[in-house]
Amino acid sequence: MTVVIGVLALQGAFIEHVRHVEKCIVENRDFYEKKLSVMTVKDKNQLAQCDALIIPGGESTAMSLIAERTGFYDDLYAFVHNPSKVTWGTCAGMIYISQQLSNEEKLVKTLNLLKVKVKRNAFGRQAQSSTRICDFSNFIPHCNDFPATFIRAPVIEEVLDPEHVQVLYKLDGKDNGGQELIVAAKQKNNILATSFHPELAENDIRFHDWFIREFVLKNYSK
Ligand SMILES: NC(=O)CC[C@H](N)C(=O)O
Repeated sequence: MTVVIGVLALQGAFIEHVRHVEKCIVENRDFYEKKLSVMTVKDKNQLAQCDALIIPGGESTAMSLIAERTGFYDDLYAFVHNPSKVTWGTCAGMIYISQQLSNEEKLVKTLNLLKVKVKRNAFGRQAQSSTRICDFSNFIPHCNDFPATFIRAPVIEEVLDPEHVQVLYKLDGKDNGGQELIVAAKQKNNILATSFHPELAENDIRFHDWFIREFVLKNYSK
């Protein structure tokens, strides 16, 4: 049996995710306990072949609009709410899976999955894009220097269900409303969200490798 990772390809930075997963498969396949493959997902037939789904960065308003107009929203909703499936949202993808938006909420019909409140474009105009070296070693073994790229990034301002949502990483400081700057979180063992873009870390597949091991393969072997 092959475990299939889909990358939602309605809009945004999906190719980079596909390439990172491909690189993990090529370089680490001997260490994975199952055979893996990756595919882009544009419709419900493709989604039906997947065990996990990565929702990329891009523009959450556009993603939401395309999913609604093409009638794909309900299938996506059913997939991500299925506890045996794995979902990872990056940047716009994180916005798209979240339960509440604290700003511009009328513009995005989210998948209402991740029990957090998210603020879009949280870093404002001046700091629309930056790469920060982050120490993720408290959740990814030995990964203390990961280049995390933030592009007009959202943050999680508030965890709405602390029993099921675990904060993985937050930036120092508070936003101008005094809220925390949470940029990575997981919900149960099958949902991951990051404000930044690990798929833009050139030749660095540590984040994707961890996602495959901790989320995709662990959920599959259950
Ligand atoms: N890089 C990104 O995905 C940016 C997200 C975008 N600002 C949005 O609101 O959807």
